[in-house]
Amino acid sequence: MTASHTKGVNPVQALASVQQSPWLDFIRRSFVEDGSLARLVQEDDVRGVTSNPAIFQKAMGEGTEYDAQIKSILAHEIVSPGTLYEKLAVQDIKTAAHVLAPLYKATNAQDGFVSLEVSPYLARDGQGTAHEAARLWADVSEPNLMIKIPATPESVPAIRQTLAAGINVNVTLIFALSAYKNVVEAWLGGLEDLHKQGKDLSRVASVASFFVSRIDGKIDAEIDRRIKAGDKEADALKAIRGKVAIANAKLAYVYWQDIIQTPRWKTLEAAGAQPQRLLWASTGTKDKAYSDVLYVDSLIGPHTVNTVPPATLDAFRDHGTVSVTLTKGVAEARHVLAEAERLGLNLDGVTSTLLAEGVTSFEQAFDTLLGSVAAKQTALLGDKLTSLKTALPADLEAAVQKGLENWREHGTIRKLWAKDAAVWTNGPESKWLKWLDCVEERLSHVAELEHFQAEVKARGFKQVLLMGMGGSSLGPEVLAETFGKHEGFGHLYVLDSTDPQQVATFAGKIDPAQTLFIVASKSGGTLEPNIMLAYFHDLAKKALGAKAGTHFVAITDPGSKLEALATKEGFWKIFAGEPEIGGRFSVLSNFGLVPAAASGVALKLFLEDALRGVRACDASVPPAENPGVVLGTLMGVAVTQFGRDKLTVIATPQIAEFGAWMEQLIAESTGKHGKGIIPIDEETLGGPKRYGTDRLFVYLRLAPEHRHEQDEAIATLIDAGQPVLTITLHTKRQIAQEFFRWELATAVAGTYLGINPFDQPDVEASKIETRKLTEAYNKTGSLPAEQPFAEFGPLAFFADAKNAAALKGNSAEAVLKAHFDRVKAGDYVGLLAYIERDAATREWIQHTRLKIRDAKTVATAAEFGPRFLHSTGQAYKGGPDSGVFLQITAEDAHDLPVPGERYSFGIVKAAQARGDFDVLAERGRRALRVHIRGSLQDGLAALAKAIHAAV
Ligand SMILES: O=C(CO)[C@@H](O)[C@H](O)[C@H](O)[C@H](O)COP(=O)(O)O
Ligand SMILES: O=C[C@H](O)COP(=O)(O)O
Repeated sequence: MTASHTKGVNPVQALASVQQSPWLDFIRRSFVEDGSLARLVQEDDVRGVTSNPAIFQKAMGEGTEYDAQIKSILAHEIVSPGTLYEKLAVQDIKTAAHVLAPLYKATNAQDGFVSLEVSPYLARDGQGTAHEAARLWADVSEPNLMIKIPATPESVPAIRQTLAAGINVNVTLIFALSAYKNVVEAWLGGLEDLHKQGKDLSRVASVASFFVSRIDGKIDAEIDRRIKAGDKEADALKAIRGKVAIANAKLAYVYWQDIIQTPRWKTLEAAGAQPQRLLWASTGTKDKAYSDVLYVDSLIGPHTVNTVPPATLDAFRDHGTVSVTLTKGVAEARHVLAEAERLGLNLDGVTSTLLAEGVTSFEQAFDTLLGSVAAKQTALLGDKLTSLKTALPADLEAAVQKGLENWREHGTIRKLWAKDAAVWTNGPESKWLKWLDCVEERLSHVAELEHFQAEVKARGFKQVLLMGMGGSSLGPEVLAETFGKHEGFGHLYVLDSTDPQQVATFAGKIDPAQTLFIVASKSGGTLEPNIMLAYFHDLAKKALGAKAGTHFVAITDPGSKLEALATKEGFWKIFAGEPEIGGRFSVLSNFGLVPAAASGVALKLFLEDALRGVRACDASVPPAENPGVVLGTLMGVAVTQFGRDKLTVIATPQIAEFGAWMEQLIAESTGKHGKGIIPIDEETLGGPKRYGTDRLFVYLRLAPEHRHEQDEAIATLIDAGQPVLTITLHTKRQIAQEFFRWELATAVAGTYLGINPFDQPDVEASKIETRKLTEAYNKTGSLPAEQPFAEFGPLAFFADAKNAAALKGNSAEAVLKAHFDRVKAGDYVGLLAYIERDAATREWIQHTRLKIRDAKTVATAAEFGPRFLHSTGQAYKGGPDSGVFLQITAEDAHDLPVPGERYSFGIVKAAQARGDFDVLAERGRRALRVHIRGSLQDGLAALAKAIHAAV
């Protein structure tokens, strides 16, 4: 009998009489909430719902119907777009599950299911799939949920594992009979495992989703191509057009019928198990030449499901025919498949291509979906997020888009977050990636840091002095300069120098009896913090006696020498560094947070801002929407494809110190093996004529404090065709977000350069040279003698033989001219000054660099030693050979002893400058050292005059 002939029953309703369940291949919030789904269940006897990434992409990707829930989530939580999507999807699935619950109950757990698919990114990761299936099952927590798992070879074990955990499974993306057989095996195995555990089998349902129309889509296209090409088998090909998919499905059903006769199944059935039903998926007709109900009419049979899109459901309701067709024409089906084989249509090849394409297309749909969710989240968060706007020449823009698409296609952001070293050089990178997780980790321990903060406040310290270098000092310096002094806390001073004048100046700023001293050194073995500690510990002992240690805090990696010393000296606290975070990536770990706490920064708010940055750069955010990947791709593409390797940072003055931290991050991470990005910090903007074609400008704009003249100068550069990216911060505290964005971006840029961004091979080289010199001094009481190759008034010139030979001249101007004449387009000039860094010397170096820039139209770096040795020094030695360096040293007006050592601060600084120069020379760099004798002020004036004349 055909049920459709029953009076008052439409074809959809009539399917029940032949024991086929119509499910709906569609979901969206409004459709469930406005009662449409319930109506289909009640009126048409629709018995289930399926979803997939493409369906959710259509539902969430457009319109505003999810906005209310998104807003309410964002008001209380800081989430990634991936988590946000999942919360929305779980809500939809739960609501649909509630609509279907009465049916589930009425059919005794045979029908009334709603399916939710695991992330398509896990399609080739069995363990990840099993884990995600269990997680989603727990999150949705509805008995009539089915977890969809793709039938890739990698996921088949996860199907078994998930069923064995008592979870309903919809196995999706089945195209080939062979794949279906593996699925059946996994299903039986899973139920057997569950049975062995003595669990109830009756509530564990499963369907095997066999995809139909896509097979015809591929086979028919090949048939058409061959007919058009005049194939001699045209008639035979025509005869099976539009028949292969249905024939394939019919044989799958034959296999199912055989399986349910086997003793193996009978045992499970006797124990209460339900059969795994075949579900026909991909049953919307794609080829308009066929009936729009072809893949419903032709696939009707007992104990099956057909999940149809709304249009197909409407069509079937209107003119479908209910008749058991699956078991009819099986011989013909075999013939069709045999013909397909004889004609070389390669069904096996087609089905395996379809599986691969199916995975890829769900991945793409998921990328688009997550991109839309990320864009929506960004829009709704508004000023809570920093933003990035680019103005790029068309060719650079196109190359950046290509880079981003390449990242998307290869899922590289997920690999990066999974700490896969193959993203870089397949070296030790995986061991240096804890910075990816540390914000979340530190936030979960913020109470401990807040407790420390309260203790510091209660002790009423008047000053906080942090001693450290590079990664241990530049982050705290940004915090100190950006946030200033907080009420109730001491002023935070950051000392990162061996210059005796500078050390003395800092000693003069503090009262040792009322100061909290923080010594920060990851390795605990760095020369500078060790001698600064020796000096200030001595000072504190004089003021505080035996209890001096109680004014000291150490931040260092577990097991370091500094940790041992701090314990021995009775330091107040020792905070542990994280061994798997390198110094320049450590600002959002204890290295930044302890000084932040000690100086009164609102830690929770700061970390929450950082977390917003982390979430925005999450693995779930596709490259084009991912702020870290966009920035990193831009830097990577600009340097590797366009030679724009001078990353020039302009900033609103209130956040300008950020540049010094970023400079270390970029230079030390990328500048090696002759490649790299050269950061140019604090170089006052000039007009477009001042710049060559080697620049990429970054404008860090603090919106509430922005300077009109900077905006205008930037606009002029954009008009002149220079590439500019503008990053807008809405509050100072958002530097926390930028810390993370730049860390991720640097890691991304490293992939373009093909280097390990987490080592610093050339920093070590000058440390070794310095150590040799200080050890020699300790033995002999003097540094090895050296001779200037030229001397004019207060200026003595030193260089290695090769550089000296190129720099002959009978005046200071002439020597400097010879040196700067070596500068060519695309080079940069580095002024490396081993003198006190104060307002006057900063102004001097700034003025001098601009003179050189404007005369030579090249980028300039203005650095103070020894701090740059732990920062840009890596790129100057290991990066591209485009630097022309002028090292500036001077006699120290007053030296300072280092307690417990024969050498003084002045000797150490001199040894550092010489070690630095020796390595530059050894690397064949264009370098010259000028040493100022007598008054520093007079010497600098003479040098400025000579440089002005020389360029
Ligand atoms: O849940 C399932 C299958 O279990 C369905 O959502 C399945 O993914 C869909 O039927 C197919 O993706 C639709 O395929 P197509 O119409 O795009 O070829
Ligand atoms: O950037 C890191 C500096 O070289 C200092 O290293 P450290 O923290 O081990 O003392």
